[in-house]
Amino acid sequence: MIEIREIPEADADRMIDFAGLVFHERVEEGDHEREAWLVRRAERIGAYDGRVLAGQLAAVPMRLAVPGAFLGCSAVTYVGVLPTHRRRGILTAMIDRMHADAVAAGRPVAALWASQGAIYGRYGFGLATRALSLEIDSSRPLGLRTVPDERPLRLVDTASAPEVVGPMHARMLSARPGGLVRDREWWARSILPSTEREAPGFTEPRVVVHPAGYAVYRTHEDETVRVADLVAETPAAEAALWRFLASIDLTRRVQAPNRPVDDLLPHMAADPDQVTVKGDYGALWLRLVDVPAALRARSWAAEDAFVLEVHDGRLPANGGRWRLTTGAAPSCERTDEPPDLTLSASDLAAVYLGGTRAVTLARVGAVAEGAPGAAARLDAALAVPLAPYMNDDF
Ligand SMILES: CC(=O)SCCNC(=O)CCNC(=O)[C@H](O)C(C)(C)COP(=O)(O)OP(=O)(O)OC[C@H]1O[C@@H](n2cnc3c(N)ncnc32)[C@H](O)[C@@H]1OP(=O)(O)O
Repeated sequence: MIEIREIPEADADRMIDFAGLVFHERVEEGDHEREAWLVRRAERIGAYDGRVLAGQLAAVPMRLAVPGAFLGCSAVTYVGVLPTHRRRGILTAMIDRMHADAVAAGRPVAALWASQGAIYGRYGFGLATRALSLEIDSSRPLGLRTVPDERPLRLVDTASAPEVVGPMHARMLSARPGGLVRDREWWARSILPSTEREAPGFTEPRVVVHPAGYAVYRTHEDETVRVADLVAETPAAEAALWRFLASIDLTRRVQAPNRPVDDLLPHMAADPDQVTVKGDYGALWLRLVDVPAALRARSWAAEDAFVLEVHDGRLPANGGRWRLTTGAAPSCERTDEPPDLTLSASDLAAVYLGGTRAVTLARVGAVAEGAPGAAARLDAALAVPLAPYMNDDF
């Protein structure tokens, strides 16, 4: 008999060991403190088989940038089930608890990075953002088509960085949805920790600041610069930052493993062969825990009205038909009218930030159009000027 209940804070270390077991990882000493901090900050859901912790899930209360608003968000992480207990419905039970907790706390969305794409669609999560992994060949000067903003750059120490660069990041979130609101502690522990698990052998983070942008990067003695975060308020500032990163002595490549799909860098390069797209991958999995609240909260690019029929196997309160009115004063109410579009909660989450097109999902057969052209109209209402982008590690 499996019992779902809170994992006490005192067992945070046990959760880190548990994650090491299911992810086949050894957590090094330097990373332990950061992991313990994340787990303590989270709502910790455990699945107990008697006294044995058989499954775990952590949900960190955060705020997610969506078009025109910031929504309470359960950032889900640390998900695992013991190999001796897999495929008995333990994950399903933990997700149900996470959903119930999010509803009770009034958080309309949940988000996660998935270890495998096949897991979370069944729970109403949809792939809402993609990301590019870019690399600059910086063994020669980076030629740019964009004239860099020549104002001076300066390096700031990591202790004072959040105060300097935090406001720029916050402004970016208002322009480009998909990221998490970062408080001081998030900056210190999550963005600027001295070591990064994903990048063993790299230095501690450096923060370079321009009057209209910043970059967080680490370097490696194998002559690599690795960019963890780069935000610019103008293309000219962005050009200045990339030129700086590509010109650091004793380095010859710049890796930027997580950039937005509409990143300017590949288009800025005078020689397109100097910037290579190394990867294009699914990033943020989003869940609309409260569909009407999420639809009312975001801003819309066009005035229109739709009847959406939503299928939600795990949160029945979201299911059924909704009359969505988009525009300056959005509304979302129950209706019995015939649907313009029929779609799963997972596909609704996938299109919600404007990063996936409803037309594409209709063409693959995932979204059904009751009214011809409704998917294209919904895309026009969902449209965002900048592609959604998630660059937080949780
Ligand atoms: C946000 C994050 O932390 S992502 C990290 C997720 N964790 C991992 O990948 C660690 C290693 N894996 C595990 O710990 C476990 O296998 C988990 C957590 C992925 C799944 O836990 P389980 O308790 O086995 O899942 P559960 O039994 O509830 O499965 C429910 C359904 O999902 C399916 N499912 C579960 N995991 C997978 C998977 N990896 N691939 C495909 N289907 C899956 C099951 O087959 C089942 O389908 P069914 O309802 O049609 O029978």
